[in-house]
This record gives sequence, structure tokens and C-alpha cells, in this order.
Amino acid sequence: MTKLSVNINKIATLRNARGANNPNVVQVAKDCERFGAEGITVHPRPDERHIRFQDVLDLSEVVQTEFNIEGYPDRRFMDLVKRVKPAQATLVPDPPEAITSSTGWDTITHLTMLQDIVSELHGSGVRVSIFINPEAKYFTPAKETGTDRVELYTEPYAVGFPKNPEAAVAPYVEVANLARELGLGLNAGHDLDLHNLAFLKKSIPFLDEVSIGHALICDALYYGLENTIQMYRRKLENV
Ligand SMILES: CC(=O)[C@@H](O)[C@H](O)COP(=O)(O)O
Ligand SMILES: NCC(=O)COP(=O)(O)O
Repeated sequence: MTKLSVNINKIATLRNARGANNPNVVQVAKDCERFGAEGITVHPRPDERHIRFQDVLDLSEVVQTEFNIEGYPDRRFMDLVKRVKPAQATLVPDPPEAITSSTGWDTITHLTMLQDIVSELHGSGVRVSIFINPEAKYFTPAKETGTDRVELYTEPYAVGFPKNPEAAVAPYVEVANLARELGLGLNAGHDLDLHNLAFLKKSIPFLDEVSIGHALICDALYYGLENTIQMYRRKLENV
């Protein structure tokens, strides 16, 4: 079974546009769970342009499913994660000024740093996932970091999918099998949507989790949040 974790960053973007508390990020997280989300993902960025650090604290009081906090592991992020103790922390190599995530870790160059970070998070009982590109050379070093899972960076898949789905998914299938051989759990995310999700799931049936935000929230404008979450869930059913 592949869990659907709904990334609610964009709900915070909308709230922040007016400075008050509409939409209410905490209420939306509770509603996402009620509508079928199996996890809630947030990615607090240093400028707090969408999810604020206070939101993470508030959400930690209410999230009943798997709470996944993504971000670059600077000291502020680490202190927040260790305080909240979510089900999972996903480490992403984004610089502070990044508009959105655009690459996975170079686990070869940053092996020692990642080993230290993973060990510190494990000390607080937090499961760790590492955001990673679909390149085989990064997987054995990823395993050596001690991480529990890797999250495949799926933007290149999403870009290639409309023209040639088989070619787009091929590198992901290869590294997914490698991750499984290494005993790593497997997540995926970035630019997944209603068009490309089912084919990814069919190609890699043993995916543990996908985290989806931007497209899902855009679809909710047309289909409604409850309906949209159910539509995404159906794309993850085994076929
Ligand atoms: C790691 C990842 O792919 C997502 O967290 C994505 O970066 C969402 O972040 P934004 O909502 O800031 O684009
Ligand atoms: N980890 C990926 C994520 O949380 C959502 O990415 P996106 O669907 O907003 O591109």
C-alpha cells in the first residue's frame, strides 16, 4: 500500500496573502485527514513564506496520521523537528533562497554531514528520509548515512511523462529496485499529479509513500478538497 501524504504548503501561501487566518492551516490539515489523507507534509522554509515554524508546532498538536516535516537541516530546522518529533523528517538540500526543491542530495559529497544529521534525528526517535535524484551512484552512500528511507525527486519524471511515460519512469524503476535491495524504504514526490501518479505507482508498486501538494491543491479548486483527495487515493490503488 502506498500512502498519500498531502502537502499543505499552498494552503499557507493562500492564508499569508491576506495576513489573517483564512484558510486555517490547522483546520485544513484535520479536514485532509477526514477526507482520506494518510499523512500531512509541510516544508517550512527559512523565510516562512508559506508554512511558518509556529504552524508546525500547532499542526503537531492535531495531526493524527503521519506528520512529515521536510526541509534543509540547518540548526533551526533540527531544533524544530527534535521538539515536534514527527513520524518522519525528510532532508532536502535546498538553499535558503530556493523557490522550490530542484534536486536531491549529493550523498557522496555530504555523506559525513548526513550521517551526523540522521543519527541526531534517530536520537529523538524520528524516522528519516533523504530527498534523492534517480541516479544509482547516490544510493549506496544514502544507505551509509543510516537513513530509513529515500524520497525520489520526481520532477524529471513529471516533465518527461507526457511525451514518453516508459522512458520517463525507467531510471526510477532502476533505482527503486536498488533501494529495495539495500533495504531502504521508498517515498516519492514533486510535481506528481492526477495524470502521472497511477503510472508511477504501476511501475513501482512497492512505493511506501507519495507526498503531493501543488497539483493536488490546484485540482481542489475545481473538484473540491474531499473529492480531490479521493481521486488521488484511487490513483494509488493496486491495478
Ligand atoms: C521536497 C519537495 O519536493 C517539496 O517539499 C517541494 O519542494 C514543496 O516545496 P514548496 O511548496 O516550497 O515548493
Ligand atoms: N515531497 C514533495 C512534496 O511534498 C510536494 O511536492 P509538490 O507536489 O508540491 O511538487
